[in-house]
Parts: sequence; structure tokens; C-alpha cells
Amino acid sequence: MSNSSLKAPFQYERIPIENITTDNKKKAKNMGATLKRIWNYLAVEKAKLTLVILMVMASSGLALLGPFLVGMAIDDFIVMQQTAGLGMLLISLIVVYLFHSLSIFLQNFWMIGIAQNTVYTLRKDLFKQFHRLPISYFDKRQHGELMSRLTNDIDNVNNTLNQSVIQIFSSILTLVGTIAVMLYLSPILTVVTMSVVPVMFFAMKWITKRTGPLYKLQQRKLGEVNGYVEEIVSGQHVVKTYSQEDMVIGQFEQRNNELKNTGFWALAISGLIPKVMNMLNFLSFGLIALIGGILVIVYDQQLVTVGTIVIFTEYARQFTRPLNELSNQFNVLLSAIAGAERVFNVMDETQEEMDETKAIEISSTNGNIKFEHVSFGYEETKILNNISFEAQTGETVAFVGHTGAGKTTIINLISRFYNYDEGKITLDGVDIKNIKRSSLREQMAFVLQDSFLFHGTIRDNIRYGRLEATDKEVENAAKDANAHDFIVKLPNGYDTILDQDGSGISQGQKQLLTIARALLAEPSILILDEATSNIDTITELKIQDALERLMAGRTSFVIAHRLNTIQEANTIIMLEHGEIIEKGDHEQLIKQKGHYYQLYKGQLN
Ligand SMILES: Nc1ncnc2c1ncn2[C@@H]1O[C@H](COP(=O)(O)OP(=O)(O)OP(=O)(O)O)[C@@H](O)[C@H]1O
Repeated sequence: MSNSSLKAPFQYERIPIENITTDNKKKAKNMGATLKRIWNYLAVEKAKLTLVILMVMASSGLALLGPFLVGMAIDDFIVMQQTAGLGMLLISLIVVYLFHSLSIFLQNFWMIGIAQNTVYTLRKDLFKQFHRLPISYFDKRQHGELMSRLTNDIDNVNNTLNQSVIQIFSSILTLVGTIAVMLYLSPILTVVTMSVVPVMFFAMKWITKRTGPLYKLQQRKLGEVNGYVEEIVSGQHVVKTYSQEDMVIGQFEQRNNELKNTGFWALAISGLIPKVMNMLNFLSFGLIALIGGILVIVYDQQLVTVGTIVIFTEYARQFTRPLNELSNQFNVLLSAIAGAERVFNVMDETQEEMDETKAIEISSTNGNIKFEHVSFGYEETKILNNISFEAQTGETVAFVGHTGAGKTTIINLISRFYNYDEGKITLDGVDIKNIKRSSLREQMAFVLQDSFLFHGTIRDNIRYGRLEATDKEVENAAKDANAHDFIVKLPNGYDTILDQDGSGISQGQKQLLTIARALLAEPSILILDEATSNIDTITELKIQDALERLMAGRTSFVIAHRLNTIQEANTIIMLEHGEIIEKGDHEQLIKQKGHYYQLYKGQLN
């Protein structure tokens, strides 16, 4: 357990705001650009937006008219003890407030529609972007953290659009309108009402300067917590087998604690806003009543009337409320901009296809792949060095070598998950950098150790190899993959629903399904990463038999862990530290009596 977990839940560690502020300043530069991009999304809904603006103008105008009519009722009717016409005035007052409520209902209704459509498009664009990003992008990031952008960050934008946009706009209108009417009615009382504004301004500045960066940090911490949860939920098996529950709980506690602290301070400090506002509101109330009262008595209602004081007390509230709301919404807006920025950051990442303007599409291939003096590193360090080999059409090339030798990396280069740095890789004589990734990968099928099965029926999982395949073709592929027998024994046969990642079936059965999927895809090039997990001999024979059928006539690359399965390979490449140390077929390598021979003998024993 970490120390933090022992702390009382009501203790909140101080967040070093001064450190975050620098970050905020740097990010604030993008605020305008981010707002503009959000606006581009909103602008699609111009007609509805115009209606919302009209309704906000109506509600703000009506909110000004209400107190004005009350003042009139006091000065012209109640003080004058005049009743004729008062009924009419009161009915007008009721109508004004009715329309006020209606315009507020309509502006909210339409704005909710705009917000939903906007975040719908944002989510769609972000999800699409995920599919255009290179594998390297995902390799470097926590998946849960990325998911958090699609959920929490976009939710944040949604909340802001639902509430803040209208409030900000109507606050500004109400503010301007109130000041104009107040000046018209009594410049002296206007000055009195506004005397609290500088205090409000400084209080707000002090608060938002602290809460802005905290909201941003909170959003980041939330992403980290989500990332961690996603990782641990996916890795539950490992956590349990190594009894690391306490360690994991401790690590979670630390992240959770950081999120709690950030959330506490963000809310606690921004929670000061209404309190300060209320206090200043009462102060301005008192000042208006005091100074207005004195003016009424001294000048006998010549300068200020009783009705005007009533109007001003109401306006003082209307005047501070938008200021209050503006500052409140400003915080929400900051948090949404932080969220939107994180979403747009993903959208601005270089897409895989961006370097493919001149690349060609291929619809078929002979599957002749050649590596010529290829070198590559994921980052600075070289992982592969001077790799040369050739796989002729229909041949099998197997890679062997210790863990970390670079076997998977070679596969990553063939499938262009990463681009090679030096040398050349060609497919049928064409540099693979000049072939569109999507069309290159369409020629390939992968049977990997951790082949992913999706939540859905067995039939749909096999059909993933070729979506237009008929049920008959799916079943034939399953038969060729030796999977049919076990599938029909399941309670719902091909319609059995698999849990995500196929946890309802055995490891061997999973392999058979992925072979069926690959068979259905009818690829020219095959990439096989042999399963290392223990599979019973009968299933292993079934897998081997299915693989032979799958590999027949196709260029195949095999990452081999058990050497007895690759004796038929045309070329066996022995890798060490990213270099080829031996190359040849099984017979030749055995004769050489080198590393391969040693490894083979070791495995036989
Ligand atoms: N995405 C990545 N970013 C940075 N380095 C990586 C990445 N993937 C692999 N490496 C590094 O590249 C080297 C070769 O890894 P690779 O996965 O190709 O080995 P391998 O021979 O397939 O090993 P194994 O048999 O264990 O799968 C290793 O040192 C590994 O740490």
C-alpha cells in the first residue's frame, strides 16, 4: 500500500498551481484556434444557431422589461394611488414573464440539438482518426488514456455547449442591456450599483487564474486513471496469477488520490465564486437602498423615485448574476477547451496515408518480397541491421532467434506498420513505400499469437476476413481450418456469441478460428506468429494441418518458436541482435553446425 492510501479521505494535498500555470500559458496560445475549430463544427447548424440567438435576445430583453413594468406600477399607480389601468399593466407583466419562460425553453431545446449533433460529429471524426493513425501512435500511448479523449473530453465539450454557450451569450446581452437601462433611469444609482464591479473583477481574476490550470490538470489526471483502469482490467489474469492485487490497488490509489486532490482544489476554489458574488450582491443591494433612500428623501422623489429604487435592486441582481455566470461559465469553458484541445491534438497527428499521395494501389500480387540491406530503429537505436533475404512467390521464410532479436520487427516492416530507414524492401520489384498501405495489407493475412476476436458470433468473427463472404464460404473456411467440428458442438453452432477476445473458447480453438478467418481472406502473403502457449497435441496437429492448407501456394513468413514446425521452410533466417547470423534451409543449417544446429539439438533434447 502506498503512503497516500493511509491518509484520511478528507485530506487534500496542495496542488502546486504555480507549476501548472506555465503550462496553461503555453496552451492558452491555442485557445483561439481551438475555439475557432469548435466554431467550425457549430457553424454547420447555422439556422438553429440563429434561432437560439434570437431567443436569447428575446429572453434578455424581456428580463429587462419585467422590473421596468414593476417600477412603473409603483411610481404611476401605487404611489399615486391610481388603480385604473393597473390591471392591464399586471396582465402585461404576466405576458412578459410567460414569453420570457417560453424563449428560455426554446433556446435550451434548440441548443441541446446543436450540442448533440456537434459532439456526434466530433466523436465520429475522432474515431475515424484513430483508424488513420499509424500503429506507432498506439504503441506509445495508454489505450485507456486515448479512450478518455473519446469519452470524457468530448463529454466536457458537450456539457459546455449545452449550458455555457447560451449562458455566456445571454449574460453579455443582459449585462449591456441592464447598464443601458440603468443609465437611462438614474446615472447616480448606476454608479452606486457598479461600484462593486472592480472588486468582483479582481476576485474573479484571482480565482480563475487558479482554477483554469487545475481543470486542465484534472482532465489529464482523469485520462491517466482511465488509462490505468483499462490496462489493469485487460491484464487481470496477470495481476491475479502473480498475486499483485495489493500493488495494483496501491498504484491505482496514487493516481486516484492525485485526481481527487486536483478535483477538490478545482471545485473548492471555483466554489468561492458564488459566495463572493453573493456577498458583493448584498453589498450593492444595501448601497442602492441606502443611497437611493437618502436621494428620495432629500430630493423628494425629484431625482430618484421609489419605483426606480425597486427597479435598481432588481437590476442589481440581474447585473451581478450575468457577471457571476460569466465567471462560472468561464471555468467550464476553460475545462471544455482543454478537453477539445486534447481531441484536436489527436486529430492533428500525422495520418498514415499522408505520405501516400504518390503511392499506387495494387489489386493482386505474386507475393515476391525482397529485403535489400534493410536497417531500422523504432527510435534512435538500431533494431535491425543490414537485413537481406528474398521470399519468392509461394515460398516460406521462417525467422528464428532469441527474444528481442527482431523477428516481429521484420514483420512490422513487411506490413508497413513501420517504414524501414535504410536499404529497400520490394514487393514484385516495387518499393513497398510506393504501395498504399491499405492495398498492401489487403494482400496479407495475419495469424498472430494474440489474434483478436471481437464480441459477436463465431460466424461474424470468421467473416471478418472477407465481409462479403457467404455463410457457405464461412463454413468451408472453418472446415479447412479444422474448426468446423468444434463449432457445431457448441450450443448455438456458428451463431454462438463470443465474449470479447474469445474468452469463452480455448486457446487452440481461438487459433483455429483465426486460421479460418485468414483462409477466408484468400491472401497472397501470410504472416504467422506461432502460438507459444501450451496447446494439447491433438489440437496442435489440427492447427499444423490447417496451417499447411493455409500456406499452400502462398508466400509465408513464420515467426517460429518450435523448430520442428519449420523444417519444410524454403529459407530459415536466424537472427541475433537485429542481424542475420545464419540463413539457409533446414538441411543446410544443420550441416553448418552453427547456432541453428545448437538450438535445434537443444529443443530435441
Ligand atoms: N514499438 C516499439 N518501440 C520501440 N522499441 C521496440 C518496439 N517494439 C519492439 N521494440 C524493440 O525492438 C527489439 C526487437 O523486438 P521484436 O519484437 O522485433 O523482437 P522479437 O524477436 O520478435 O522478440 P519475441 O520473440 O520476444 O517476440 C526489442 O529490443 C524491443 O525492445
